[in-house]
Amino acid sequence: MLYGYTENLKAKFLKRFEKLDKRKSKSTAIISNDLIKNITSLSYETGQQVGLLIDRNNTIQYVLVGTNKEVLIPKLHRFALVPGKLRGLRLVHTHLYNEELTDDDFTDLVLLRLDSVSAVTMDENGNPLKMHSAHIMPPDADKPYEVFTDKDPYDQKLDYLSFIKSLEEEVESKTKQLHETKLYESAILIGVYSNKYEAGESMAELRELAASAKIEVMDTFYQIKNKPNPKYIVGSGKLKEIVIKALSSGVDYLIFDNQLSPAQSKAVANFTELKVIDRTQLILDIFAARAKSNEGKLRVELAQLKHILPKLSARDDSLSRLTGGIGGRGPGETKLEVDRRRINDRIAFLNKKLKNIEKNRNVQKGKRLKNNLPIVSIIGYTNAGKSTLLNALTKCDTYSDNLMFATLDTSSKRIRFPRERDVIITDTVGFIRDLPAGLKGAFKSTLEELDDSDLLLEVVDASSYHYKQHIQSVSEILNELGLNEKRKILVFNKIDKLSEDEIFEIEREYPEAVLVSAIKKHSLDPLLKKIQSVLFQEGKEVLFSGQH
Ligand SMILES: Nc1nc2c(ncn2[C@@H]2O[C@H](COP(=O)(O)OP(=O)(O)OP(=O)(O)O)[C@@H](O)[C@H]2O)c(=O)[nH]1
Ligand SMILES: [Mg+2]
Repeated sequence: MLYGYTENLKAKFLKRFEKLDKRKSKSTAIISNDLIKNITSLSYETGQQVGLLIDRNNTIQYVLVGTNKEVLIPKLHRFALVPGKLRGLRLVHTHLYNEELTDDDFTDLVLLRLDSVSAVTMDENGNPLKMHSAHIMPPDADKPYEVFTDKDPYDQKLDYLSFIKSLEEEVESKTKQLHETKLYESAILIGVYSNKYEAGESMAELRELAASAKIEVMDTFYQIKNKPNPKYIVGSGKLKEIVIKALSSGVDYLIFDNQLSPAQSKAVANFTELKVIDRTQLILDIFAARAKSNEGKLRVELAQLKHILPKLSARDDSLSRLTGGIGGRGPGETKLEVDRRRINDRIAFLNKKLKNIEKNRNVQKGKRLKNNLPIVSIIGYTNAGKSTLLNALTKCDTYSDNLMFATLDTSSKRIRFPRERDVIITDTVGFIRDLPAGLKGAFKSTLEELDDSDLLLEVVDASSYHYKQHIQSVSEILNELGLNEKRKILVFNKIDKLSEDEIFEIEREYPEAVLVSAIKKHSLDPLLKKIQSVLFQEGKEVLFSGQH
């Protein structure tokens, strides 16, 4: 197939180019002498670069007509990439001037996983001078590619076809080894921020989210800019650098901290065959893995479908990478059959089911209100220790783990205070800043329950470097939910990890707060007293009588 800048070619050249197509290179070298002669003379006469994409059977699959500076490579869909393998196509092209392989050549080699890329240089009369070639290195090598030079292109020393076969075998077995020894999937994190402070904070959180999704972070890249690049979030040069790094270290995912628009997802997915997700999808994937109750699962699936729907406007081969989800936790391409109509049907079905569940809940709520027990809700940033505190307060085992979003379904427990006064105490899903809009809906049920709450315990991880931002984020979310007027006790948790100075600092700045360590039950007495005093006004009674 002829590809490239062919419009302005004179008829006699066009004919000669067409004659090259589907010809065979009759040699075990990279390219036969006859074909070298052909492409250098055509290149010399037209003043344009000429390239050939040759397959493993030595058949010319594409004849590339370039400018004087470059040849463009067509989309290689017909030559699908198999993980661990090379593309099965090599590129040989002319360089009009005596220049070695360019950055573009190396990028094509690595990004497209070509078998090899060669550039034949020419003298001023169009005679071939040298041939510079490069091939990919196996994943454990210390560099992504290796360069070698034929001083006389007409006398190539390498038995190329057997070389490339054994190289591929090595790449394949090393890739396999890498995946077998790797416990977790891995990712490179990418973000664009308006300042360094934001970059540090946001990247640290993304890192924790990745850990919660059991993803190993191999590297992070960020840029400080007023606005992300409209096409790829980062500039295309940076993205190239990142993808090359990812491919040479066997990384599975690129995770963007910035929300990817449907157009951006597609652009990045067309740029690289790595899996590409953004922060929202990462959170959704974590939610998908953790949701336990029927309702939780339905809500997560609904949010996932809504998140990917806009990205499914066109069928193309990038879709499988956008819908896959971490460890296949996404809704999955085959299940959806990538059909908008089917997704819309599924969304309608989920909405209906959830409506029914909600109806039932209202019935149950009615029952509980009759009991007339006060409700205390534990809220706070994810991983603050809410579930641990609930366990400690009620001395029972609710799932807690050092992962973000360990809790996705509310659980309610009863605690009994002196004088047989019972209280319902509920755990909630952790808050997080910039909660994706779809997720606010997904966990509406959890948050709606807060409406009925008589008292909020806002748990803060006092050992987190970012606890002040967490307090700020929680306050913003409470504001959005119209819950800022609720009675609230600020509970600083994990003080076992703090120094005396740090504890003093918090006590000074938040005199109304209670400091506890949920893993030390005896530290909870002041909190239990405060809950009683707020709910039953006991403190006031005591204070009142004490004054008299
Ligand atoms: N050192 C210390 N660790 C604590 C304390 N309280 C909780 N943790 C740990 O912090 C981690 C998170 O606790 P969880 O109770 O799961 O936190 P959570 O707020 O419910 O988290 P999500 O449900 O994910 O939002 C766990 O590893 C706990 O063991 C504490 O007082 N001291
Ligand atoms: Mg929890």
